[in-house]
Amino acid sequence: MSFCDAIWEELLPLRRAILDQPFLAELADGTLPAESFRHYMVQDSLYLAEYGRVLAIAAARAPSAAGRLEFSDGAKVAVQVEQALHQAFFVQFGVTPEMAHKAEASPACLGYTSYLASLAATRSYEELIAGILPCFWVYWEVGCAIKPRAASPNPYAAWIDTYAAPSFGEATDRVRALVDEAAANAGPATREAMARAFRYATRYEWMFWDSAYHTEGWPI
Ligand SMILES: Cc1ncc(C[n+]2csc(CCO)c2C)c(N)n1
Repeated sequence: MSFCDAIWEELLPLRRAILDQPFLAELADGTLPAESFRHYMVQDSLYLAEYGRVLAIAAARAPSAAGRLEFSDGAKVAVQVEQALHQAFFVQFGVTPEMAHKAEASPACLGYTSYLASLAATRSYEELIAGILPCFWVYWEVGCAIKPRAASPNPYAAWIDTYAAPSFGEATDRVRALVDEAAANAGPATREAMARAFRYATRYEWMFWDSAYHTEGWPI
């Protein structure tokens, strides 16, 4: 079994917990409170800016041309395409550029982006890309799970369509292949560190939606 298949199977309970989140169930049936979606969009803009930086570092460190191409392309997509999706939603949900600009990262957003930045700064390339992968793979799984049961019309249709798009599935497959290749050439200690990074990042994906659902801020 490949590294990615093994960790994906190990994390089945966590993935189920993600698919069962009220944020996603209500997003699918179109009843998610606008306030929760606004919180998500603003926080996700902050997330994307940092994630784009982390992908650019992965691109710089990738040993193969395939890795450099994939991660530099991902860095561009994170900044351009997903920000465009957010801009359209900002208009639809009445978020002004000033509101988005002034927002501080939530504990979940800051935890996730800081964790990825710490992998980029102080850990191996293998660990870094294992931490990068859940962002793709979890969203692809969620997009595919939600799309067939999404209400129509749905105010969140553009979001669902983005992550259920076949081209997004193909990008996920390519990143997964890079992680499997890195794992195949690594020793057991590095593979264990990769599994840990993948696990932490997947937990942060759960926390990100949970935090938006409860419009979480800082306790003090
Ligand atoms: C918290 C959070 N996690 C994952 C994604 C999805 N995503 C963001 S950037 C990127 C790769 C290149 O575009 C993908 C798949 C998101 N939007 N927000």
